[in-house]
Amino acid sequence: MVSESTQEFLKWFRDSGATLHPAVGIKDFEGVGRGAVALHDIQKDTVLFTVPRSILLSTRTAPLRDILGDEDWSTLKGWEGLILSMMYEDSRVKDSPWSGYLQDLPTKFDTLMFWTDEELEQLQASTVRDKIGKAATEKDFHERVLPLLQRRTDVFEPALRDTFFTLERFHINGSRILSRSFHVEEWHDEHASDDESIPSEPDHKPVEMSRDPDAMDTDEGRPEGGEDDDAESDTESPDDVNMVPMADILNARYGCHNAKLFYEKDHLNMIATKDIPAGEQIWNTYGDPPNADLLRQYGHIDRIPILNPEVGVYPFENPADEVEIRADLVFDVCTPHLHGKERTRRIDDWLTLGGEDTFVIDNDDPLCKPLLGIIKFLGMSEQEVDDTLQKDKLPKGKPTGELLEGALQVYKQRLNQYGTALEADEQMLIDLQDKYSRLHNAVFVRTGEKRLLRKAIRQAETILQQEKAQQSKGKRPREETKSEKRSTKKVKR
Ligand SMILES: C[S@@+](CC[C@H](N)C(=O)[O-])C[C@H]1O[C@@H](n2cnc3c(N)ncnc32)[C@H](O)[C@@H]1O
Repeated sequence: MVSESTQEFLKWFRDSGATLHPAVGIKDFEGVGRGAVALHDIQKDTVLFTVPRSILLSTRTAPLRDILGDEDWSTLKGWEGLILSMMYEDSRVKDSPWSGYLQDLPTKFDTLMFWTDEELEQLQASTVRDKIGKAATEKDFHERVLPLLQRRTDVFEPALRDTFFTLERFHINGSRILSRSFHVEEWHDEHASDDESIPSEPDHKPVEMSRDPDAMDTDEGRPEGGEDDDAESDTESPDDVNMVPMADILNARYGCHNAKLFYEKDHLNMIATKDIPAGEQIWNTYGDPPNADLLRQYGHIDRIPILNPEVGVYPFENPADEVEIRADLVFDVCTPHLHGKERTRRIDDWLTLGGEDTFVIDNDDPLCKPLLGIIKFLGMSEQEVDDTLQKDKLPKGKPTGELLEGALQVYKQRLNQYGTALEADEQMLIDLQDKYSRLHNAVFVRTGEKRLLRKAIRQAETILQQEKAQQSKGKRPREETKSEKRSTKKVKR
């Protein structure tokens, strides 16, 4: 049985011309909130529900842009237009065409934006703490949004200000967008088929979601981290960010998705991408991000049973986890002799070559080949650096010998940045009663990151020991194995 507000939403949804397949139910799942469930066996390719484009909520469909006029609208950046549109529609209560939808959206979130400093401390050295962007978001609110709210009293009624136009409501609507929006483009005629009412396979355009890691990565209206306005220029148009009623009721879990949203000229279809047995949850995908990003963006983590634990005793993981290492740490560990101008010049040279300032360890590439590249670069003489700059090619490093020794020191120093031991964290995860609490989720995030570092350390130590054994037998150092070569992966950031 779902809540009264969800029942009201379902009525609104049907009355708006949407359709819902009789085999699709909505129910509450422990620790996950509402989600969709198969009431009967559902076959692959079944249209689970259809959402008319007219009920999407975006800056294209909401009236606020026209009401404010170009001059005031153009002062808003990133998601601010959509956030304000949602605040405005919220303030219209029953007069809003989206009232049946908005009244059922959450107002409480466990995303990192809403965590206290004490709770954030539990993430220890996870770099996700630098990506929340709360201070920058609040600065934007005070400098750009609040003056508009105060100036346009004809639109934003002063009597409603303390209820609907507060910083808190700004955060709430920002988080609604962050955790629930989809990227939906306008329909272009070249997509049209002869008979648009019968969608055919080639006309199904997968709807890219704003949850996609490559799409606009924003915290409540501004680029990630909140520092760089230019970052918006190479991301999606804020007008393509859409709230899609019903589609946003679907939960997601690593590797489980069995439904996907497609668009047509006048409507969007959620379609089963697999057979779904009765009783099973209908899962969308959020792009299978690492737990740190899930927590930042959605407020939950993925806990997937580990079949063959390589490290640790707590039998769950998120296979998509990552741990980031900042180039600063690599410089500190590998070039302690470089100071002042010399250090700055070497950093500039690295960046000129297009080198990354952050390195990512994940399960595909625990040793992180790009990290070996920078360590090789840091070991170069001035002349070698000049030659490399001339060739304009990033150096590549093999996971052997001195380079790997250097990397091993970096992995160890990175692990030291976390305050507690992996074993203690795993025991804490076992002992904690509430497996959905913020504390549990924070400890799980730092555990996943430490496990990756431990994995890198073990791999590096094994290789170095083998090399030493071979050398002591008088053999040449071992070559990279094929699987190590295959594990090379592009740096993601
Ligand atoms: C798009 S909404 C899905 C609907 C949501 N459960 C609701 O009750 O409205 C995304 C939110 O659902 C929750 N969620 C989705 N997948 C989850 C999962 N695997 N585990 C826990 N919570 C999940 C998170 O709170 C997330 O921010």
